[in-house]
Amino acid sequence: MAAIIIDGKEIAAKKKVEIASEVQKLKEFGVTPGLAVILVGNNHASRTYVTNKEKTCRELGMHSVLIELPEMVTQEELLTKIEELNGDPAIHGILVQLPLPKHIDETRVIESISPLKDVDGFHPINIGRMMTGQDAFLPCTPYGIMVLLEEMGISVAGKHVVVVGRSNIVGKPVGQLFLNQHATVTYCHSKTVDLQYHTSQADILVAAVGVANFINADHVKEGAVVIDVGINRNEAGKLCGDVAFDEVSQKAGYITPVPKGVGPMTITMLMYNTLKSAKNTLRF
Ligand SMILES: NC(=O)C1=CN([C@@H]2O[C@H](COP(=O)(O)OP(=O)(O)OC[C@H]3O[C@@H](n4cnc5c(N)ncnc54)[C@H](OP(=O)(O)O)[C@@H]3O)[C@@H](O)[C@H]2O)C=CC1
Ligand SMILES: Nc1nc(=O)c2c([nH]1)NC[C@@H]1CN(c3ccc(C(=O)N[C@@H](CCC(=O)O)C(=O)O)cc3)C=[N+]21
Repeated sequence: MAAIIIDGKEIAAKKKVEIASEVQKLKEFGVTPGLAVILVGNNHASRTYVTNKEKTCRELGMHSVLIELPEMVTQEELLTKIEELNGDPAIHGILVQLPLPKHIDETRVIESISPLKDVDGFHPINIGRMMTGQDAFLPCTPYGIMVLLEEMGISVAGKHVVVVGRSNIVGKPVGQLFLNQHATVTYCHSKTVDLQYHTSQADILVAAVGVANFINADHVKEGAVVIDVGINRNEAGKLCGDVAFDEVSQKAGYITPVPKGVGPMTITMLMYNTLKSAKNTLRF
């Protein structure tokens, strides 16, 4: 049986309508949600995402600022810019596009962003709050995945979730969000012995590896929910995920495609977090 395709683009569009309407309401109170994106250097892939973020901000009636810094910018200059944005009342969200050039300490940069404006959810304060189940800015890709499942009516409690990948931005936090929703979670990574043994037990399998066609039909249990986070280019230069879509979609129960799966949700949840941050300013 062919899998049901989870249409991330359509679900993102639905969420964006809700966000746009909240943005309008907030504007009546004199607050326009504002997002600042900092792009260091001239990485082509990064530029595509950044352009998408700006376009979405405009679509939703939000204020957006793009700060482009040269590849050779010093860490001090970058930290000074972040400090300025931390104090700017028109800016509710700050995103520093990762990865950063090698000479810049990524941890220092992330920790310099005010946790109140950390709409990526990468600051240790937000990560800690997420882990302890408190209100926090949730990281956009993991959060987007949870929203996709919720919108599809796929329950999580008691399910065995296997996450392949343990990065700080995707793998680790997505497992934590599943745990918060009462799943049983297994993490796999490059040192995992017998990956297939683990993945083939998953009710919900999340692939966040960064290798095209890494997960094939033999890795997947019949009827499983397969979430493909990967954004890769194949030999032909075509955008593809970590999952061999054609064969896995014959075996899975549900599957996210690439493009139009998890990616559009990442940007949507970034807008959601920026809106949330702007709303928070009205409470103080
Ligand atoms: N759709 C979206 O919105 C987003 C997509 N992405 C995409 O998701 C993918 C993953 O991104 P990210 O998490 O940042 O990547 P990282 O490179 O930071 O992490 C990759 C993870 O995969 C693991 N891994 C690598 N090789 C193997 C292997 N042979 N077997 C098992 N595990 C392995 C690594 O293990 P170890 O820790 O042991 O090295 C690591 O934990 C990329 O394609 C990226 O472009 C990322 C962010 C958002
Ligand atoms: N601080 C920071 N925060 C991030 O959230 C962040 C980052 N750095 N660095 C890079 C990764 C990657 N990422 C994506 C966002 C949207 C799509 C997306 O919209 N993808 C479309 C296709 C886009 C295309 O055509 O290239 C889709 O999958 O349909 C993909 C990837 C956010 N990231």
